[in-house]
Amino acid sequence: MAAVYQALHRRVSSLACRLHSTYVRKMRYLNQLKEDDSLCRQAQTSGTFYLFHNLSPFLQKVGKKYLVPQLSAAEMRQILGKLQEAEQWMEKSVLIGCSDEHRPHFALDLGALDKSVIEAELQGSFTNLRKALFVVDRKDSPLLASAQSLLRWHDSHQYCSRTGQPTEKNPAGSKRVCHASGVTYYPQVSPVVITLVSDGSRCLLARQPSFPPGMFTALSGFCDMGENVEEAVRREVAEEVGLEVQSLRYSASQHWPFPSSSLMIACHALVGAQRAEISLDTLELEEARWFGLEEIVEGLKREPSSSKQDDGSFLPWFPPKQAIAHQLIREWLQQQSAQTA
Ligand SMILES: NC(=O)C1=CN([C@@H]2O[C@H](COP(=O)(O)OP(=O)(O)OC[C@H]3O[C@@H](n4cnc5c(N)ncnc54)[C@H](OP(=O)(O)O)[C@@H]3O)[C@@H](O)[C@H]2O)C=CC1
Ligand SMILES: [Mg+2]
Repeated sequence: MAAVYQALHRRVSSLACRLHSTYVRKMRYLNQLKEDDSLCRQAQTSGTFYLFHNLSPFLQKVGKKYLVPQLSAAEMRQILGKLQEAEQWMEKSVLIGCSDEHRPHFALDLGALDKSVIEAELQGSFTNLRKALFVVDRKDSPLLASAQSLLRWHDSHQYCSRTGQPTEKNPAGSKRVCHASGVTYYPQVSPVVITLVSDGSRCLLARQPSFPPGMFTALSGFCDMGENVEEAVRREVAEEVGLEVQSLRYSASQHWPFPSSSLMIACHALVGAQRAEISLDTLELEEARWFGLEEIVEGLKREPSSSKQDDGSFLPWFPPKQAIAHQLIREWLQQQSAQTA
């Protein structure tokens, strides 16, 4: 009787599956790969692999474009065979997604191998992620960012913090387990609020001493334990520029791989125009000031390379479109333009 029920259940599931959208089927398949180790091992043999070396992704320059190559398991075997790397490379890879046709994508860090040999063999180069994110096709940036964050997390969680014993990753790389303590570790993400403060007619941008010269961006800060987004925004704005937020509006969010793995939660905040005097936290910020509409329009057009002036000073420019700060600034501009039209 149980067998009949199981067969029925399988038929209903497969029928339901066929009725689902491509997206739903894809998400369910990825979840299955995370849960079912033998299915994931099997999937690795037909998957594609994105390569990293000490967390720098492998890129190929074709003409003016930077491509992010995906290698098949057979191609991987051929290259790694030359480097005398045994089969365990597959065990080290982490699942980062799949195609609509359910071909799984994995990422793998080959940091233990000679980088120049792989680069020569594959005719490309391992490129620092900060550069890579801004030169590859827009659709590839989030993939590289999340792959690097996951690889970094595995690299820094190889031992159990309770027993000091090695932890073991599951084939998909969605968790690590310490067999001595039974503790399961899951990849960590730090929530960060990023806020574009406005006084109604101007917006506030700031710079840290470590930023490239001339670059200004919205205020940001890590959420404290126990804080909600609204509290984190109010606190960060108060701490960094001494202003009190009156109201805030959520805009969007973005995964950001720096410094390790952050979830950027982007908001617009309003402060009273009568209470807009900045008091700077000089421990964190070098400068913070109000920008009017015209200055924002000019800053968005400016390239970092053209911001230097003859006297050695720098005109302001803003983060590129891949950063959520850029989106916040554009949204503010649209809103202001609509109000003044
Ligand atoms: N995508 C985008 O558009 C933008 C992204 N960002 C990102 O937002 C992040 C946070 O912004 P930032 O203004 O620097 O943050 P904060 O204002 O919170 O200040 C950073 C400091 O907070 C401390 N800190 C607290 N919690 C953490 C944690 N979980 N991880 C690391 N440091 C922590 C560190 O101090 P200490 O070292 O003294 O312990 C760090 O130097 C940045 O790393 C940046 O990459 C920022 C702007 C734009
Ligand atoms: Mg900050």
